[in-house]
Order: sequence, then structure tokens, then C-alpha cells
Amino acid sequence: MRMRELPADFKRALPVLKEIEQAGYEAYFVGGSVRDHILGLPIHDVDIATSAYPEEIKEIFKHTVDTGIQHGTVTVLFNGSSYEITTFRTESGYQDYRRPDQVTFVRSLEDDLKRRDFTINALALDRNGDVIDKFDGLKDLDNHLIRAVGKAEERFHEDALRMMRAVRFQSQLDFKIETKTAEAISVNAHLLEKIAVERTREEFIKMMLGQAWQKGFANFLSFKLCDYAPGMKQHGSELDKLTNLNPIKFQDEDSVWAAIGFILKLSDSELNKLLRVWKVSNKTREVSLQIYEMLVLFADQKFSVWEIYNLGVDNFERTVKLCQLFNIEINYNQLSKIIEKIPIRSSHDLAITGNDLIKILNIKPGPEIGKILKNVEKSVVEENVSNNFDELKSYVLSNR
Ligand SMILES: Nc1ccn([C@@H]2O[C@H](COP(=O)(O)OP(=O)(O)OP(=O)(O)O)[C@@H](O)[C@H]2O)c(=O)n1
Repeated sequence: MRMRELPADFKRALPVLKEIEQAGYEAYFVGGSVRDHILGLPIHDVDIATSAYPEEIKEIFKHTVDTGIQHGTVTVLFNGSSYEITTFRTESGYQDYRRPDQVTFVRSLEDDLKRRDFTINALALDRNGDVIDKFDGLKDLDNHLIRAVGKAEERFHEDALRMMRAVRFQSQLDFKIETKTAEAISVNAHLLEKIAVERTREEFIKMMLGQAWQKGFANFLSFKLCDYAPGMKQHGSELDKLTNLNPIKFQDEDSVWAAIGFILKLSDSELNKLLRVWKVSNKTREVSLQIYEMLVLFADQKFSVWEIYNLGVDNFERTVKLCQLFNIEINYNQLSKIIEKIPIRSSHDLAITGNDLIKILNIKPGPEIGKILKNVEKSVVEENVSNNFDELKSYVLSNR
């Protein structure tokens, strides 16, 4: 089957496919980029699969890097760009539900496509723009269906993360999960426990940032994946409330965690604990907590400019978005005007420094300086004094 015009990233890689073919092997584009191209979505990460073995690829191209040679992947540097080229392979073993114990290089494209997770991800594209579709992936793309290749149970036993990938693709593409595939997830949800938190989190966040996250999340709960995801067991019915709220699209990971903290009515320290269990980065944890705290303030309708400032002026718009999700009424126009007027974004913007205070007040360095600076900062934020060195100097002296 012939597809629409190839995107630039594929076109640029065509000479690579040609080189491999001229050496007597097959080569195709495979994976997510083929799926996204057929759907008319922007593509990223062009993956090339070939019948040539890694050593053979290294003979064809002068400049190569052994990126994941034991799994058959060689990076080829060609015409100023780099391409990941992976030998067709079958996988077996999977004692740990994560990684195959054995990878076997094969010459058949069909064998390679057979080991992949979903039919929509098991399509190949040749250099003429023709699609090779051995498992009715095109039909499933047309019908908006996520269907495991072959027996769903086996695919999830090979890599339990694929269950999270199913709900992630459901959310990103707004597709449905085919019945047998869905049943296999429900039966095998417990295998998610075997997966490293970081991998589960990556799929979870991709799911939450997708356009149809409420559908993906509803299945994450109904398949009971949530019972085997970190720190979410027992929270299913509370979390389910998120699926019935105003449909907004999450803008970032921080907002997702803040929303989860809010719906579960967690305290700051409980949310902090949950974020540690999910091993989120320190920065994400810090910002998620700030947004969460700002949301709580808005929900209580009790807050001061100083409190908002301390939780990060840059977090204001994102918190407003969450107010839409939770139907929290705030006077946006009034608030944004107040926030715009705050003359500084952080203590770094103050026109006076600790060293200045030491000289002006003739005091020794120590915690006292910090306290005075904090007061100055608050006064600037509350517009009791303007952020100008001379004014701050007289302000500090008159408040001694
Ligand atoms: N657990 C997995 C992960 C990946 N794949 C296969 O490897 C391809 C590339 O995987 P990856 O880059 O992780 O995901 P994409 O499907 O490309 O999706 P995206 O780039 O949008 O994350 C997939 O399309 C699929 O064919 C698989 O079968 N099982």
C-alpha cells in the first residue's frame, strides 16, 4: 500500500536504506515513526530495521558506533546525520517480564514484526513509500484500535510495560483497546510490579499528557494497573474522580502530580512521599508541590500575594489550568493583574544584597542578614517599598 509523501526525516534517511539494499540486504523504516506518519502526525526517532547482521552493517558503512550491538543496534554516521539500524531479531526467555534472555538475529522482516507489541507498531515502510503490513495494523489504525500482535497474553509476559504502553497509546491517539488485548491486561496487571518505577513512570506521564488522558487513565484504573503502580493501591475510587472532571489537557508532569495530590486530598508530606516512591526528579517534586499548594490556596479562597509569590509566580498559569479541571472559581483577571504587578520574581531580583546590608547596617554576616532580606523581599512584593537601591537602603535604616 502506498502512503502520502514521506516526511523530511524519512527522505534524509533514504540513501541509508539504499546503501544497505545495494549490498544485498533488506532495510525498512519501522516502529512509532511509521505509525505516526500513516496517521499524519509529526514523526520523531526514525528507526531502521534490516536483514543485515551488525557486522555486515559495519562493513557497509565506514563510520559506525556499537550502540546496542548485543541487541543488534548499530549507529551509523552518514552524510552528517546518525541513524540507528537494528538487525531483524526474535526474542525469547523473558524470565523477568522485562527483558528477553535471548536475542536471535534473523533474516526475515515478518519474524521481526511478529515480536512487536501492537499491530499499529508492527508496520514497516520501504524506501518506495510502500507499507508492509503483516498483522492488519493499517486496519487497526483505521479503526482506532490498539491490538496486541498475536496472543496478547504472550506479548505482556514478554514485557509487562506494554500494558502501560497500551493505555498510553490509548490516551495519546484517542484509540480504543481491543477486547482481547484489554482482557489480557486485566488478567496480567500484577506483572507491572516487576517493572522498574522509572519505566512505569515514563509511560504513566506520557499517558497523562495525552489528549484523551481521561480514557487512558480510566483504563489504568479499571484494568487495576493502578494497584501495581507505586503508591496508588487503595486509591482507585478516589482517583477515578479525575476521569469525570472538566476535560483539560495537562501541560506538564508537575501539574499531573499536583492534580493527583489534590484529588487524593494528600497533605504536603504525603504528596512528597508519593513523589519519592515514584522517583520523580527533585525539581519536579519541588514544582509539583508548589503547584499543589497554590491549588489548595485557591480552593480555600484564602491567599495573599506573598503566599503566591513564594509558591512561584511562574506556577500561576499552570495552577489556573488546574482550577479549570477541578471547577475551582477564581477571579483570573484580578489575580493576574496583581501577579503581573509583583516587581520581582525571586530574591535574586532584589536591588539590595546581603553584602550591601552588612555595609549599610554595619553588622556581621549571619542569620540576621537573611531575616532582614526576607522582610525587605516581602515589603517589595507587597509594594510597601519600591525595588530601588536608595529606597531600600533608607527603608532598611528606618526599620532598624
Ligand atoms: N515494550 C516495547 C517497546 C517497543 N516495542 C517496539 O519497538 C518500537 C519502538 O519503540 P519505542 O521507541 O519505545 O516506542 P514507539 O512505538 O516508537 O512510540 P514513541 O516513539 O511514540 O514512544 C515500537 O513501535 C514497537 O514496535 C515493543 O514491541 N515493545
